Amino acid sequence: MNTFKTFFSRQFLWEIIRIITVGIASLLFYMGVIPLPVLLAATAFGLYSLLKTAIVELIKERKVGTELFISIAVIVSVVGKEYLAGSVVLMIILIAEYIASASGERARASIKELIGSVPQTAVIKKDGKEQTIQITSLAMGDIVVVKAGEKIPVDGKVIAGSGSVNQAPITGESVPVEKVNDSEVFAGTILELGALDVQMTKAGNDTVFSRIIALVEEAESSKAPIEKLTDRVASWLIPFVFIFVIGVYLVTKDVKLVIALLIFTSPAELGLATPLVTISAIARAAREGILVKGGKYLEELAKIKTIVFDKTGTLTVGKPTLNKVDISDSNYTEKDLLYFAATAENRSSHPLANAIIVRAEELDVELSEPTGFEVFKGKGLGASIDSRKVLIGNKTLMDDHKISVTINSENLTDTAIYMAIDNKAAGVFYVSDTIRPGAKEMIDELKKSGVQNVIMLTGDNPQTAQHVSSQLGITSFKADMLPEDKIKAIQELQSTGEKVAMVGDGINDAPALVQANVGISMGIVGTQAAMEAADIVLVEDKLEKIARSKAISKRAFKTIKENIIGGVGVVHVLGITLVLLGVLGPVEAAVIHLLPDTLVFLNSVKLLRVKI
Ligand SMILES: Nc1ncnc2c1ncn2[C@@H]1O[C@H](COP(=O)(O)OP(=O)(O)OP(=O)(O)O)[C@@H](O)[C@H]1O
Ligand SMILES: [Zn+2]
Repeated sequence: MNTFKTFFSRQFLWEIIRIITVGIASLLFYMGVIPLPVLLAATAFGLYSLLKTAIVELIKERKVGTELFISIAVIVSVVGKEYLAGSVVLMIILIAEYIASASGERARASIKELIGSVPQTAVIKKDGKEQTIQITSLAMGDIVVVKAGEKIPVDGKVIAGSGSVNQAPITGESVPVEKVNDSEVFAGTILELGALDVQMTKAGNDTVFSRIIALVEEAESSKAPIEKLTDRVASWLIPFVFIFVIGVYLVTKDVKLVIALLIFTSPAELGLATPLVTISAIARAAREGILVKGGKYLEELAKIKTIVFDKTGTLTVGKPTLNKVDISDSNYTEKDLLYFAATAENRSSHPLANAIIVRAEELDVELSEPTGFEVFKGKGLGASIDSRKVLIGNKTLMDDHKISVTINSENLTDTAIYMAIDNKAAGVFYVSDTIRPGAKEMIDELKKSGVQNVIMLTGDNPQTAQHVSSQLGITSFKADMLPEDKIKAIQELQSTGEKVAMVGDGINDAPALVQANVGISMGIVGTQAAMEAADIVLVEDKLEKIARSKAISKRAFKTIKENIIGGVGVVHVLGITLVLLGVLGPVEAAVIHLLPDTLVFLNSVKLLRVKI
């Protein structure tokens, strides 16, 4: 890192020396103090790095950059005996390049500053004493002491004390969160009030914070489609530009005109219009708790008209409660049914399982251990309990085993979980989940921003799906879907050429997140699988962030268009016209040329701050 820094500052030092040398030589030559060879030597010295970059790019990357255009302009001016024009143009362009590279560095640095950092040391409690140690020497389970005003150095669990923590560095939410015993805390967040003893679970590169940084850094290097497009357009235009410039020279024989023209005709600058926007937009999103894995996804999300949602855990909270138990076989009591159901569900990590287990605990039902156990994906499960064969799950599971069941008509909108014991219907559990706060508002917002189809795909039954979907204003839904059906449904939508975004919690829909053009996963904490499958990760599972993601991506895409059309297009077309009309000479052209670069820069970094 340090060598990297000095390398850059040394590079900048030489840039500055070049600018000053060319500038002073031009002035002294103009005043008649130095002879022509000295000016030429200074020009050659100034041109050296530009020409080197131009040639390296041309040979290694087959890329024609601005540097090549400017180098040709300077060489043309020398050959055409317009020495002073050449050296002044060179000086101004060197200034422009210097500003551009230094400000690119600045933008990157400011992103890192925005996101912040994690302390490198921690105070731990050992044998009743406090000692400061390096993060790298921490061991799992160490107790880290955090005082008011300090940054929490590790991910972990509060084991003593309480306090309010500003989690903005990772969630974008600046309202402090109260932390008490057993609360989870994250490295990089700030303890504003109180004092905490935190038992470390993760440190260094494993923390949520480090994963966020890694994501943002990776994102910078992936190109958006529009960036590739501008690069392609630029390389297409180049031969035409050269023919045009040569044509102008043959007609006018005016060297100054050609120099001025070369300054404005370099299409390579089209390529500058996007990367800075992408970096700024990704940083902006990260600050709001939205992690975008690449410019590509920002651009696709901006254009998306179809968004698919998973139901359980995404549109609903994913913490269902048991409303009612129906007894189908009078040999069993409600407690018996809960005993079998909860004993089986104890082995499942499905949110529905929890509803049954919680009720069994409330009624002090003693559970046992199943001897056999089987999962039917998207249907339910089977278990052997006290030498009885227990099946618990949805209607399909019962149909598969040819068990006839009936349903109570009062709880139509609930999810019915059927249980059979020894292939005979034993009871039905009615479970419901609450819709997430803000779900309806988020969907309204998406529709306002141009999303036409809001589709819900769920493994749950059609009645429940219908109920949720009409409450939220969902355009269409598909129920009884197995995880692989969700992938097929997305493929079908895509087969019409449609780009599809998918929002899920990653529990049973990671493959669908991968299939979608833009996969969005809710909540970074704990679900490594979803984080890997998704293209956009919401740090907190807050639905309004989905509408925010869409808004930021639209704004970024608009900024790119402004940069290409306004910053580069208009200024260059106007510049070329004025040069051809003889209004602008080479020096004026070089000065005016600083304008679009500055405009593009300002317009891009604006994304970090403006209200979106
Ligand atoms: N452990 C389980 N206990 C009881 N029923 C289950 C269990 N697992 C799955 N099921 C049944 O299978 C259905 C489909 O489950 P799946 O996990 O595919 O989707 P889901 O959680 O209902 O909804 P979504 O697809 O919206 O996340 C559930 O609605 C439920 O009826
Ligand atoms: Zn330009």
